[in-house]
Amino acid sequence: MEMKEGKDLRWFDVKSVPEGYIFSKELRPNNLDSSFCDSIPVIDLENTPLEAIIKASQEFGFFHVINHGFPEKMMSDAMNVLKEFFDMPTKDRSGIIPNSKNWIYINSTDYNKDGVYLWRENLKHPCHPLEECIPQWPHKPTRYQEVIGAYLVEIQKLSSRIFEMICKGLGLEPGYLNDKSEVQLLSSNFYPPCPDPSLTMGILAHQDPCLITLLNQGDSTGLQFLKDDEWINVGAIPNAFVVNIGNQLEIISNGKLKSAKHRVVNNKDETRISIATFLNPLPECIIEPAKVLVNELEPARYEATQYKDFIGRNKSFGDYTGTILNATHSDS
Ligand SMILES: O=C(O)CCC(=O)C(=O)O
Ligand SMILES: [Fe+2]
Repeated sequence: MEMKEGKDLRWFDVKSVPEGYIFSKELRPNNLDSSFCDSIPVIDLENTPLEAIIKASQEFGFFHVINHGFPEKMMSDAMNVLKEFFDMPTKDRSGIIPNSKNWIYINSTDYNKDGVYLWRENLKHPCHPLEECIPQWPHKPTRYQEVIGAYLVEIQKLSSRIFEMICKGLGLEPGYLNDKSEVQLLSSNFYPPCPDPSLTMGILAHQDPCLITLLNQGDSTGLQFLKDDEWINVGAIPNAFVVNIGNQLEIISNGKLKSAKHRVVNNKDETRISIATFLNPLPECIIEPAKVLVNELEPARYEATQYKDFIGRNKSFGDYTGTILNATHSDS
């Protein structure tokens, strides 16, 4: 794909979808017209009973969180600074250094599935320990480190609160989940408008390999999750976070909570930017069903596995799996 930087033309400035981005019928979306599901649970963090959070995590693996106490201005500041990042000229965006503690920028053609490109760009970087990571993040836009640093502090607070609620709801001792999720990884996606979203994909179906993901998606749509073999639109609630259960929490809960498959379809006119924060264990951490959830009637459904082995075995981050694992600090 040719870039004509001087004229500000980018790979997505096209009237029709280039062949390299067209997925096979099995992989591309078939239900773009399906209506938005209005039954995805909305969890009001101040008022929803614990059982409702567990039920949502069990039945859907996905829920919206409102009344979360996360400053709305910080949510929109983060969104704006990432918009600026993805709008910068290519030379400022590509900072890939396969080096620990750095950041990874993935252009649409850097990642392919059977030779087909996703209709998106992606920025990933580690965030733990936060103070050590911040200076390694993108230096442009100049506000990036400050804005995203403050955002991550709030993410830690919110995730910790959600983990405590889930612990209580599952009958785990306080701190059980927080102790296993100290590594944050930020992954931001940029999905430009697409001339024909029925042919392309923003992200293919996958599960998140973390404990939980906290997603800020502004007010844009495109995220879908799989329920009873059907792709359901998550929709958007302004200023809400979307929370989804990852593989590690499914394992710890011995299968009680569900890590739902999800994907992103493209929009015709709208740009979608999403900011996902994955809450991960340390690479050496052994993840297994919590002992209190295992008994004679409910034997362990998953084997104990070191997090880094899980990630390596599943190639959870594709070609970048090694780089990302190296970038998360371990205490050993
Ligand atoms: O853009 C999105 O909402 C999808 C993010 C996602 O699924 C991921 O980064 O794992
Ligand atoms: Fe995901």
